[in-house]
Amino acid sequence: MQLPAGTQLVPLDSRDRLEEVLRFDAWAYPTGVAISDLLELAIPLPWGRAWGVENEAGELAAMYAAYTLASFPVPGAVVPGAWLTWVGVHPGYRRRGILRELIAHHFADCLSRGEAISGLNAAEAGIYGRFGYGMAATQVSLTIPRGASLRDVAGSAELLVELREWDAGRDGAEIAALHAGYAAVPEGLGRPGWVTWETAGLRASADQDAPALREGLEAERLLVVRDTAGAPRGYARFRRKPGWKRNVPDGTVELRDVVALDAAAAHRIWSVLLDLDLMARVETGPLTTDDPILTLLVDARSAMPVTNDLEWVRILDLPRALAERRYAAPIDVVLEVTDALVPANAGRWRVVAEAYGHAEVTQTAEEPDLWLDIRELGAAHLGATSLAALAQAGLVRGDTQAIARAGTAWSWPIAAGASWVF
Ligand SMILES: CC(=O)SCCNC(=O)CCNC(=O)[C@H](O)C(C)(C)COP(=O)(O)OP(=O)(O)OC[C@H]1O[C@@H](n2cnc3c(N)ncnc32)[C@H](O)[C@@H]1OP(=O)(O)O
Repeated sequence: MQLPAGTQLVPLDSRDRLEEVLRFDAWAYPTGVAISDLLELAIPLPWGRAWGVENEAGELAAMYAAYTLASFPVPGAVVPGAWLTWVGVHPGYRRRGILRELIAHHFADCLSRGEAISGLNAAEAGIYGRFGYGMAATQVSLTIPRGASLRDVAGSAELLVELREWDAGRDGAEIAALHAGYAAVPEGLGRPGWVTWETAGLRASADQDAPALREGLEAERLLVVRDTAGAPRGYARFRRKPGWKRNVPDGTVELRDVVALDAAAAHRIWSVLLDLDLMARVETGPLTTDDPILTLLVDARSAMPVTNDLEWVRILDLPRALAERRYAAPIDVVLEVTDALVPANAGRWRVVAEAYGHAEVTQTAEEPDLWLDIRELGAAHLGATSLAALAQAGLVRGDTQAIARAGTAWSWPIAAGASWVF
């Protein structure tokens, strides 16, 4: 497949094209925010790693970009990787193979930069599986009633609480450090998929509380909990949406993100969030499926959990990606892998790893134990999608013993996830 006649791929390497990009982007992602307001925002587009498809008149027909991540957390390690983003095709050019071409370009670009994996958040869940991306992390969203009972946690009451209006200049660095630190919690295990605001553009975007994006709500509020020595142990960022029903307060706390370095901090943060005056509920952004609030709640059902796909992973350099991560059990297994888009990954690979230790991946002619596509390896890569579950759907084949051994090894005790979509 090729780009449609009359179009060509060009680098987007200058901020001078920002207005044009935003006008194009508003075709791919309809928005009620005026372009003049969008131009005032901190836009995290990585110029130099953004690409456009221009038509004969030099207008954008499509674009994509990739964030260069130096610290992409995978099980037991932090590795370089790419994050595919800003993918859009103008409605006048859709379904003519442009996305397929952009994906091929992205894969080649990643491999030339030595990135073994590419991740993404999918605008629609049906798009990326065909390109070998596997659904690697699930998110859960909650609507928790005010006053919901929490199980006790020792030490929670001793923590100090600060509540104030968000001020990026004053709070940004401390909150970014807490957020980044959470990728390594619990110590020795870490949180696969917990991508941080590691580029200046991502940090500026995470910091901003632009009135144009508030949708009529109040300015962002910050809750920080500290130990008695003043060290921060966690934070939450939120806005309150006022509401009344027949004279009864019916406000909603819209939670942007929450990070707690330990159980006491989590308990204290949630105790405050669930007891704000005039509020009837807390609505969360994406939480990991093992977020402590799910266990702290005495009645988790009352929080009406809704799950969805969050992170998709594409393995681009199989031997490197599988050797860079750690495994939760010793394993010695031969995989027969198919990969329609990156032929170098196809074939038989022997994976030998110690539990939580060194892993080696070599090409082999031995008889395979498991048969699967690169998409399923991507799905299992963060330790959250079970190879055994994929086998039950017929997507991984092999005898039950081999599936059980590999399923355990590829899993991880801490659920993969992130606090944001980008
Ligand atoms: C990581 C991110 O940035 S996610 C954001 C993705 N962008 C958006 O959702 C914005 C609105 N949509 C668009 O811009 C476009 O419709 C895109 C990017 C989703 C698709 O672009 P197109 O150029 O139309 O895709 P293209 O013609 O290359 O199609 C490739 C394949 O994907 C399939 N496909 C495309 N869009 C979708 C979709 N929304 N759902 C399911 N399948 C899709 C096509 O049917 C085609 O399948 P096939 O090759 O198996 O026959």
